[in-house]
Amino acid sequence: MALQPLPLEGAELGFDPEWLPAGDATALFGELRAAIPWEVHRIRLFGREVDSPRLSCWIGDPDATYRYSGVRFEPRPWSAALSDLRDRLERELGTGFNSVLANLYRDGRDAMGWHSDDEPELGPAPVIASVSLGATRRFVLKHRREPDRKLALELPAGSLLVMAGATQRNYRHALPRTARPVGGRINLTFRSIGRTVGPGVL
Ligand SMILES: O=C(O)CCC(=O)C(=O)O
Ligand SMILES: [Fe+2]
Repeated sequence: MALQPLPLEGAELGFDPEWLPAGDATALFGELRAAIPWEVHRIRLFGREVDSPRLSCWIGDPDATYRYSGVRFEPRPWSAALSDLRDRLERELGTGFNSVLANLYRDGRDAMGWHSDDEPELGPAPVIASVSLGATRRFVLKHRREPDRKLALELPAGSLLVMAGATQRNYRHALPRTARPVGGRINLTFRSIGRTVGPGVL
């Protein structure tokens, strides 16, 4: 199936629920769950540092250092499987990616709170390619100023969601907790990190 546009005013979204064949998605989930050096990232929440409610790993080219929720990450090197995924995404989307944030949601208690991927090093209109594996979870977007503009989307194993254009500028997104019994889920967000432009850097 091809990437289908999702209608949401002021956002630019493309979705393919079956980007990876089911067998490939299952195999990749098992491989990444075992092989990625998962760690608990510390995030800043209301001015305090706390453990994030999920496991994460930042992977990328050596120069792709990244600040996320106020914390700096040096990237781990690409594995063959992740590098192959990156190559396919770059070919199909016609844009470059130098890093990927992998997140492991062990069960329904693991989640990601409301945020935008709008750090300056991502640039003003980042293309973010999000590949989901494992359990289906609900992903939600809401406009920063217009409460009626929102979207909820189930992200099944093997799906690809692309966020581009003004999506990060206009919208926040989240992966809410769920009381339903769900298994593990891995999400990979491929990104392109530039050099931070600002005081003290150039
Ligand atoms: O797990 C997801 O689907 C969302 C992940 C996300 O928003 C992020 O990594 O910035
Ligand atoms: Fe995000």
